[in-house]
Amino acid sequence: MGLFSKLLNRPGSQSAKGFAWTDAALPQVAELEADLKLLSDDELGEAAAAAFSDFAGREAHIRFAGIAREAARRTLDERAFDSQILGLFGLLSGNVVEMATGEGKTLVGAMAAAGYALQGRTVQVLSVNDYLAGRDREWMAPMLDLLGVTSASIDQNSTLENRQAAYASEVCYAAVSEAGFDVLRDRFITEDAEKRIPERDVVIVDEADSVLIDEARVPLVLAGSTEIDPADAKIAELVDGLSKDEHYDVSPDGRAVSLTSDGIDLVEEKLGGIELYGDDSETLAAVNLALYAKALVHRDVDYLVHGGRVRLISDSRGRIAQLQRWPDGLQAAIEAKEGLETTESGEILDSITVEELITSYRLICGMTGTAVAVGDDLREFYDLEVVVIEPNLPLQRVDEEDRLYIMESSKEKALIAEIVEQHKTGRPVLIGTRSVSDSERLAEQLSEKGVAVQVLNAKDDSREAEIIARAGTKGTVTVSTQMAGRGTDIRLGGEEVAELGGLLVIGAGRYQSSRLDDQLRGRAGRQGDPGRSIFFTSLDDELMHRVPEASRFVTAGDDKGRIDNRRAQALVEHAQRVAEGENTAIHRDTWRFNQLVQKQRGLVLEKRSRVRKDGEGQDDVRAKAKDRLVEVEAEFGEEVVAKALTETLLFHLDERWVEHLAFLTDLREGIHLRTLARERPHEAFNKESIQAFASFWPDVVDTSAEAIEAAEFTSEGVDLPAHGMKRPSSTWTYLTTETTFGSDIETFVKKVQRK
Ligand SMILES: Nc1ncnc2c1ncn2[C@@H]1O[C@H](COP(=O)(O)OP(=O)(O)OP(=O)(O)O)[C@@H](O)[C@H]1O
Repeated sequence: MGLFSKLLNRPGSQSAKGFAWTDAALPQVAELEADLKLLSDDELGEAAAAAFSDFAGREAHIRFAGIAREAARRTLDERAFDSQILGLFGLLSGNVVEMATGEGKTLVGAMAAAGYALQGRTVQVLSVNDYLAGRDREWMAPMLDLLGVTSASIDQNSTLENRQAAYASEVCYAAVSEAGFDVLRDRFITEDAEKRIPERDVVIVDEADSVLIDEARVPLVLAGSTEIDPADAKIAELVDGLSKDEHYDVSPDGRAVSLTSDGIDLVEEKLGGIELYGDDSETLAAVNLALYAKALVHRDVDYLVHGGRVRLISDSRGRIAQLQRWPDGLQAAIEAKEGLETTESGEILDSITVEELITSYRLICGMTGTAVAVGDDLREFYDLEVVVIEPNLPLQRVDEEDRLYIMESSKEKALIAEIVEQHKTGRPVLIGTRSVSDSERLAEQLSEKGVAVQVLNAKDDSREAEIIARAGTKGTVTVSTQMAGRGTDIRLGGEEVAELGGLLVIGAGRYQSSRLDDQLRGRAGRQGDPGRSIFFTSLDDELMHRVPEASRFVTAGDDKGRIDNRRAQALVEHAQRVAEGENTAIHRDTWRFNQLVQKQRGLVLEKRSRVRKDGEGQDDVRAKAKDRLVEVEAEFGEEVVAKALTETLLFHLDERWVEHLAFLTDLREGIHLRTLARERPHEAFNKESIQAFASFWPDVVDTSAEAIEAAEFTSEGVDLPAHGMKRPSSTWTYLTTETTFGSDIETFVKKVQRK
């Protein structure tokens, strides 16, 4: 998004939804203040209730803003700044608001939640994790109470009753994943009393860019237990003994790996003279998965081993991704590589992507520190506009030009020299690294130079608050992996540190996305503090592999290997735009595939609800199993038979959906290969999936009728499990990382699973 569109979406502009009047409204909000101060708490609550019933449109918003500001002042000791009032208007008009780090987005979100609730709407505030959902709700509850708005939060450990009560309150705080899992669980209920989320009305998304764009494609999965074979330990051991270049090659972009002919010979020999590329495609797939796990998935970069388990590291957050796992076969291969026990695995009952979840709400809005760079994507995928809110106090941070080096080693040397130099003055320094292993290496090198460092990485985020609290004090050097997002407010250690220039943020390399860079820079210069940021890059950095033309500059360095050349520096940003463009293209692709799946799922869910509530499908089954049903009805009565029919139909409908979902996944993976030539993949996919879906309901009726014919009735109806209609013994939920890998890996996974 260029400067032009950036300007367009300043508050007061026409393009953001409903936003044309807000700047001018600020004095009017301020005018209310003196009178509102005179009200008792009860009277203020009454005024809040009346704001939207006695007033309308612009006037209602202005009154409400005044009341919310007063409520926050009384209960939280935070009188909302003008910038926060503008943020509130942005959210109440259904936009994504961009406000810098430390500008107080938590309060803005809570005021907006109250504003929607007082208009009779139900609100969910979605955060990126349980901790933030709980913290924010607890923090904001006194204000919401005073405004007469009920609120609650849920987390992983909430019971069914907790959840139902929480979603029934006017404002519910939850992690995105928990809300998604509850939507999935609600799809499989057999009684109304099990339903968790009554409706999805307004959603306020915190860290909107990472949720709506970076994590949009992550599928949340509800799985049911099945038995699976553990990954083959013998193959893992064999593959572990292979050497790079001799036995296998890794592609230059690091995304593919293949055996060399020596590698093939060795594997074939060790597996007792089999022919790897012969008929036994399962062994080949298992070898490929093990090789993938060995060569392309790196410990301390992509995952950690923690408490005897493989824990994925979130790409965009540099932290342990809670509840996240790889597709089953790969997860098992990595567990085998680390010599760990294979964890549970199962059949996917249903899944929902973060994007599907969010777009299922009637109204979406959100806040984040970095949205402008994905403004076009937000418009394309969510029909959302970005509103940029100027900081409460002007930004004082200075962002330096990148320092570009030829080689990784020259970059590292310069980076360390800079840190040592700055540290001598006592200025606090925060260094952001790309991976856990980078952060550990850098910390070690700095210790060798006599610089004491505190390290913050995914291995230990329990001490995060404590480490961050110190990061702005004199003489502190902090090395951290990407810590995008919330709860990381770095306060300067007083006047002395301000005089040293405030916090210095150093990026040890650019991220794939400029937003992640900006989030790191944003740690310095909060609320008008002084600060500075510098990024160090080298032509060796993975990001720079995307721009082959960068190799022209390998001879352009000075004696320290630094390339002081504008054109070369511009290539860094170019590489980032290439990476971001690839991401959008993948997003668009997934989006198109998901459209149809979503439609079919909608039809199935409607059908399911009619089967459950209106007895739909009973006549269809009766038509097929007439004699049998007449017979049992005479013996046990209509009611018993109707209940048995409903249960049987629901069972087969759910099972048929699991099957259809697996078919669609297979189809989607294969489609690119089959349509290389002429047909467009999406069209071919649509055609075939529509064909397959045509038999969905007839199949459900047929299998149900067969089951009814064969079933033994008692006065209780039919004992479904005793007749082979067993639902999974347990279900559990997780996130997968489908999109990190190409379709190859998914194909291997499938083959191994089928084994
Ligand atoms: N109106 C206000 N008056 C005084 N203090 C405020 C006000 N609004 C927010 N704060 C304080 O500013 C700090 C940052 O608030 P908050 O964590 O909500 O910021 P944020 O925008 O979410 O930042 P980040 O992007 O780092 O999460 C908190 O300590 C909060 O108490």
